[in-house]
Amino acid sequence: MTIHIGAAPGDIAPTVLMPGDPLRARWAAETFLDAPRCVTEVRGMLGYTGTWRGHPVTVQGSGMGMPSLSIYASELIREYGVTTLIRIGSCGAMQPHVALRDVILAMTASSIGTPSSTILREVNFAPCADWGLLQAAAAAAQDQGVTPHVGGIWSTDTFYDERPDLTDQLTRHGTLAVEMEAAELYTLAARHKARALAVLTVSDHLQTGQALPGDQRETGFAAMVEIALAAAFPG
Ligand SMILES: O=P(O)(O)O[C@H]1O[C@H](CO)[C@@H](O)[C@H]1O
Ligand SMILES: O=c1cc[nH]c(=O)[nH]1
Repeated sequence: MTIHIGAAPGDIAPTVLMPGDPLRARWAAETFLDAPRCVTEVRGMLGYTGTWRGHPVTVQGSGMGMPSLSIYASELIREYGVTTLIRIGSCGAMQPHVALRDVILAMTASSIGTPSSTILREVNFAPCADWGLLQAAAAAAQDQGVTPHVGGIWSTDTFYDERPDLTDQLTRHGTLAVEMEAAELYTLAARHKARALAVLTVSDHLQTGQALPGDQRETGFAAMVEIALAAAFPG
């Protein structure tokens, strides 16, 4: 057990899928894993462990935002020996060619700062996905008939944005979508020699104002879960 995760040692798999939403964690585990069991519910941040095609997998909610993700990812890596972390998140599209429900594989994640900025200090670190996972996810998506968008995303601390000028500049520079965790996940993975990737589904469109209802953000994103699992265990 750690401060924020109640699982016993050995109850967390080396491969973890991380949605922000703990109820999406429960849905993903119950839908895609064999013999899923709840291994932690500290603070209601649900975690489940089961198997996928014989491989042990944990699905652990991360909460919203980089400080929350940082707590769960740090404890998973440092205390439970997790080596592969794949975020399965929702995001807001920032480009006209990206549509609602499209899947995005985040190659890099820009930010103003992450919790790790305090140690990186003046360095503008470039958080990037693990190449093996990214390549496997792109192949898995194609196998499933999904054409993913692959490129840079924006990890922000503010869902309710008061700086439209920032969004404009990031959009102008090709940023595909906005979410709130990937930059810190990639930075922590780099520091601890783990592998990380963010597989995202578009739930909102910043340009059209379209938005999916809450229940679909919880249970409507099957393609990204299947892509994440296939990327973790290719072949
Ligand atoms: O759907 P999740 O994984 O929570 O991700 C996105 O949704 C939340 C905001 O609604 C933020 O956590 C953002 O990153
Ligand atoms: O962080 C997020 C997640 C979904 N949609 C957004 O606009 N922002």
